[in-house]
Amino acid sequence: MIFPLALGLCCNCTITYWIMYTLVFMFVTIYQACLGLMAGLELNHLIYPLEARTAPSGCSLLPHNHYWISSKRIVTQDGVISGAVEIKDGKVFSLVKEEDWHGYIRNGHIVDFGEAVVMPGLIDVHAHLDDPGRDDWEGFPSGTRAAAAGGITTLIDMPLNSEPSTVSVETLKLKMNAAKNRIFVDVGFWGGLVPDNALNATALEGFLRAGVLGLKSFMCPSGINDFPMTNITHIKEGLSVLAKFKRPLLVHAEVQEDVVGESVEDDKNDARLYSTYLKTRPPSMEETAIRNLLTVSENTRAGGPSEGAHLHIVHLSDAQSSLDLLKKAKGRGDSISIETCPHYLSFSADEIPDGDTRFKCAPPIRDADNKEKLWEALTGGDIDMLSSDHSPSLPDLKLLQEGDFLKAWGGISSLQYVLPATWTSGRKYGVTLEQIASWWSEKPAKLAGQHLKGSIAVGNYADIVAWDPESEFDLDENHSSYIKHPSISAYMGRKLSGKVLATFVRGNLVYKEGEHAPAACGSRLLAQ
Ligand SMILES: NC(=O)N[C@H]1NC(=O)NC1=O
Ligand SMILES: [Zn+2]
Ligand SMILES: [Zn+2]
Repeated sequence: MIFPLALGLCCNCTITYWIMYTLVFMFVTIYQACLGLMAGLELNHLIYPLEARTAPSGCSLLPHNHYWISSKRIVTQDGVISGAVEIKDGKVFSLVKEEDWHGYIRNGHIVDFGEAVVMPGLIDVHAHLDDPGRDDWEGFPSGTRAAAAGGITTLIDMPLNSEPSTVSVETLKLKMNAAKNRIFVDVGFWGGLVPDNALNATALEGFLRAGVLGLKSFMCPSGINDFPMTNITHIKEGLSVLAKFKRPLLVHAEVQEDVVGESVEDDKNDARLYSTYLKTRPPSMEETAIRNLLTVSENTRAGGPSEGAHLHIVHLSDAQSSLDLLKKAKGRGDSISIETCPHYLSFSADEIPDGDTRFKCAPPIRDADNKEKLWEALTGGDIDMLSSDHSPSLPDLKLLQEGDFLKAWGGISSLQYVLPATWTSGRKYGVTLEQIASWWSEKPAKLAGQHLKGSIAVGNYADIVAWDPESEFDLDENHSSYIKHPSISAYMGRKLSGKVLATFVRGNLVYKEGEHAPAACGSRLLAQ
């Protein structure tokens, strides 16, 4: 206010300046007020992307407990609709089509995603977060932040690669403690079926009562010392206990064949060649394991001794004999489901560079013809669902310098990228949004016994991802990656389409375009 006087002007001039100054001041103030009002109106209507406040709890980037999410493409069980989802107290309260919702929503707070897709959050039933004990490989905080950034709202943690493995009530408690206040999405736990507990029904029952969502076993060495492989007797006994709890057994279905091991010891086999690695794990390893499994899976049929139990084949790679056998068993009424992973659908053996151990996994990525057949089986409904099998390690263990496929850690790092990876390769096969939701949400929710998850439906948890299928991005070091070791991911360097815009877990906006909610408010899921 001292501005005009400080100029040292005459009295009249000073009055004139004062009047002018006041007018300009009023004009600026009114103009700013108008802008504020407009912003305020917008805030009450189309908040996204203006909204920046955080809930007082820190659990959500949105300070609302009751609000609407609107979009032209909401994936529901009745197809893709244009309209809005009403969220209240963490659950879906109503679903309204566009033609009805204008009269319906009065003073609601609306988060509008326009043309972007609003879909049930992904449920990854196969992820190794390696916590406790190996959280330098991944860990709950980084893994679940990556999940949130990738549109995954629930993941089920595998019982191995943590230290110790989750194979008992005591080790489950260690998992629960490690996850407490450190998870940004919901996390459930599979328990390990290992020789130590498999023939001890009392121990297994206690373990299942403690809340593991089902069991997981290996039919070949797992690469983890305290997670030995099971034989078919262990598996049969495991199924009979699981039947009482109506929970699944997930099996890594490969058996070791001696003859193959010998052939690659040969000097002619260069460990830097992917073809050398491929020879060590032929499709017959999967086929033999599946033949063995089918001798006990008939027990899961209606009226069978293990009715209620369910056999889930993880990460199927062989789309020929193994798949044919499984299809027939399903047809006979065995309770079986099959998962494969985006890496088997995105890559083929012929394009894996020599020495590039980022692509090493078991079972291995096979040839292009096999990839086509996997897509055929997935789109045709013979393969039920997808999972990440995110299995990272310390970068050193990938032996990227040596490029030794026989000695490097086997496991693909992909957690944050599975939605764009599926969409990018799936588009060529005419994949629909409903199929993506079925493979990544609906079927996995059923497998993990999550009855209030897996679809955007009234009464379900508001676990939702908003993503833009048309948006392309380069997955390089400039991309915001939240997995602990992005450099070892086989997807690095690819161009992907399908950008995750926002992720809601139980109504909390946990991720929005590069920003995470500050507090780790994910729930630990125990079977009841
Ligand atoms: N232990 C472990 O995570 N193994 C996984 N890695 C992989 O490539 N296949 C598996 O089963
Ligand atoms: Zn496996
Ligand atoms: Zn795995």
